[in-house]
Amino acid sequence: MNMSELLSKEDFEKKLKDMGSMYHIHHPFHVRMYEGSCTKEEIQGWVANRFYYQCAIPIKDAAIMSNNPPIEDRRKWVDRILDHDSVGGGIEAWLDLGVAVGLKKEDLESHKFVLPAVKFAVDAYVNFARRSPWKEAAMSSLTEMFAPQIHQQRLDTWPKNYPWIEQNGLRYFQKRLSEARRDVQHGLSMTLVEFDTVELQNRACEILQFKLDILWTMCDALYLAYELKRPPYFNIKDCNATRKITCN
Ligand SMILES: O=C(O)c1cc(C(=O)O)c2c(n1)C(=O)C(=O)c1cc(C(=O)O)[nH]c1-2
Repeated sequence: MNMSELLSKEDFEKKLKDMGSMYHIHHPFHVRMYEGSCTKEEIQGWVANRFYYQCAIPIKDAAIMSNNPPIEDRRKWVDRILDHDSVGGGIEAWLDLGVAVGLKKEDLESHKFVLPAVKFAVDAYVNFARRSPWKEAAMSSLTEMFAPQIHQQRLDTWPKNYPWIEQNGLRYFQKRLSEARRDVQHGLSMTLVEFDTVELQNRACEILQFKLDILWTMCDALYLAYELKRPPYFNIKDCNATRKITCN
């Protein structure tokens, strides 16, 4: 809902943080995953689909760089790209997670298990970053305010609930705890300073909602395909557009 009056920085921060009530940590697919109710196939499906998001993050960050932020911000953005794309960085850590859950690296890299709705949602994020002023695209990463909790939740519950997953696969989640906090410090302080009119504060909330929608939509697609067993075209006989959603 749009605000009609300019909020103080404290109230604006609270308003943004309150939107965490719509974070995908609350999606039924995530809830089942952390409670330990997901099957091996569901975990594999989530890991394979999320890899598409992982690959898009540094591309999205490079798109933000290309929209010409000041040098101090660019330096911070280079760090974000390296977090994912450097040797031993996030992309490699996620591939290790894939292997730890029983997937083949080449299957992940081919994106053959990626559901169309996941692809559309993630591509929308990259396209938004390409086309928007850099400050808008930068602030859209602020769903990361809520990410340390979801990573910690996996570190706390997966070893007990999914003992078949090799422990070294969980390195990605550990690594993101500090990286996400650093990203948020930068992204949030920029947002609180730069989005300084009622219109801009409303715009920031709209953008954060768009990003929450992307994450929620990815979970909806997973829920439909893996939990309800209704991947695209599931009911059409001999349809050659039906995607492979399992590695068996
Ligand atoms: O596991 C998650 O639930 C989750 C969520 C998010 C997020 O909130 O966008 C990110 C990540 N992980 C993540 O690992 C990550 O590197 C990341 C970067 C960004 C971003 O928008 O720049 N979001 C996220």
